[in-house]
Amino acid sequence: MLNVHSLTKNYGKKTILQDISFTVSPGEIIGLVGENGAGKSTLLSIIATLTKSSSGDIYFNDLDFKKDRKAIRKKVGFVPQDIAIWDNFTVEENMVFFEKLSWEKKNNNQLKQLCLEMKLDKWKEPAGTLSGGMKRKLNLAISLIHDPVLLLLDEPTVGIDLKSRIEIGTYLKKLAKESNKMIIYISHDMDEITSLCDRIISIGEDPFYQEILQNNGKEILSF
Ligand SMILES: Nc1ncnc2c1ncn2[C@@H]1O[C@H](COP(=O)(O)OP(=O)(O)OP(=O)(O)O)[C@@H](O)[C@H]1O
Repeated sequence: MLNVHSLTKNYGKKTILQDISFTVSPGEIIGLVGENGAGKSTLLSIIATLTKSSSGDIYFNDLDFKKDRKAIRKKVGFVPQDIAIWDNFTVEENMVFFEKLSWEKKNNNQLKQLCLEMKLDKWKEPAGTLSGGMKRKLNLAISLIHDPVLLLLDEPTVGIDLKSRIEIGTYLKKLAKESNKMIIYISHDMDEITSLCDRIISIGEDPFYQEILQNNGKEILSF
């Protein structure tokens, strides 16, 4: 379980996140919503151990984010907003390249299977020639090579067509429910958030998101 307790983040005198507390259990998909600049990416970056909080505690099972960052990194898969793949490499070469940097060893068949599970079948094509949706899938597949238990996704479907969106959503649901992964998912698309996520965290002062989400029957935590 991920346990975030009383987390605060300041940049200089500006408070970005204040007193955020929540848990994520195995198998759960948590939606993270809020207006531009509310602090969603900052929160994800702190949980990815890339940014330090100003105060508060985070635990991953019995691992403490203040002391066990290296061990926690092995358990976390992070897909930032920007796509980070090698355009001149084929899908296969990208997967093999990132596998070499990974803690977990996977053979070519396993890497290919990972891509096929999310319907990314252009194994021998240069990544630069893939559609936006296929590039997003490749980015996601790369983040899963080391078999993370906690997956952090910052707008993974932005700018892609409905078919790829649905394929990624279906894959993520399966991943959470069958492989017991925990997923935190940022999106501005409320339909996507309500159909995909078990619970929702809304951050920032804009009541717009709470109003939209109020009647959908999902638990919403507001900060
Ligand atoms: N390294 C930094 N130094 C100073 N301020 C920062 C830094 N990183 C982020 N911020 C500020 O923190 C606030 C929250 O940014 P963040 O990117 O987390 O918001 P967000 O909710 O993800 O926004 P968006 O929906 O636009 O992606 C913004 O005001 C941003 O300018």
